[in-house]
Amino acid sequence: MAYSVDSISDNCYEGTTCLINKYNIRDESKLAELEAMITLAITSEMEQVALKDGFNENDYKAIHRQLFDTLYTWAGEYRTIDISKKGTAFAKHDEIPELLMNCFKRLKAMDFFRGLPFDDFIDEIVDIYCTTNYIHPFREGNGRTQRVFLSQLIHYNGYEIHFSKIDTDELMLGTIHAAHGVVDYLRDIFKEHIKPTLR
Ligand SMILES: Nc1ncnc2c1ncn2[C@@H]1O[C@H](COP(=O)(O)OP(=O)(O)OP(=O)(O)O)[C@@H](O)[C@H]1O
Repeated sequence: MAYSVDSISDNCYEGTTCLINKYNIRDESKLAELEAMITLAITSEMEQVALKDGFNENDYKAIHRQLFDTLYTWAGEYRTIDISKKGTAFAKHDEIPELLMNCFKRLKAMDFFRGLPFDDFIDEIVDIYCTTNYIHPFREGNGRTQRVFLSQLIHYNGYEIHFSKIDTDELMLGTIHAAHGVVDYLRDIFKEHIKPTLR
């Protein structure tokens, strides 16, 4: 997904918004196609497993690395520029390490949401979704990393979610509303799509 960035040259081929990649593909739509093909298979596999015990920011970076290492040298590394998207400014790049560390410290302090009543669990999922989206740690691939992480966290708690079954536009709208302080749409989406895991 293309971003407005402070400098289009950052991580991109000169004079373009096409990210420098290991295949040296300079056509953005071809790169997006290959990216989608590579990440789709890995994503669906990764979404099946539960979060590892003691999960923290390094594990979050590892998800990104696993998804994008074939394509980008900076896979698993925090972005080094500030980015925004359609009226939403994400965290300043130099604040990312501390913000992400605090996010996962809180998750650990809450015992990874274990044992919460369903409605409270949903509220916490919405909250951590909004937080990780605001932090937006990577130059690209934040959504996919987030969806793997959330699937694993939900799985860890005895529930499941299939992001592939959620209408992409609806999720995007809910996400944008939430970024501007209205979380109701997003909460409804999660409430509808998070189900107990059938054993
Ligand atoms: N205007 C916006 N305000 C807040 N969040 C947004 C906005 N536009 C997109 N997002 C979030 O950013 C994510 C996209 O980030 P990014 O492009 O880094 O991830 P991706 O994995 O490459 O793309 P995608 O999530 O579309 O597969 C979206 O999934 C959505 O959650």
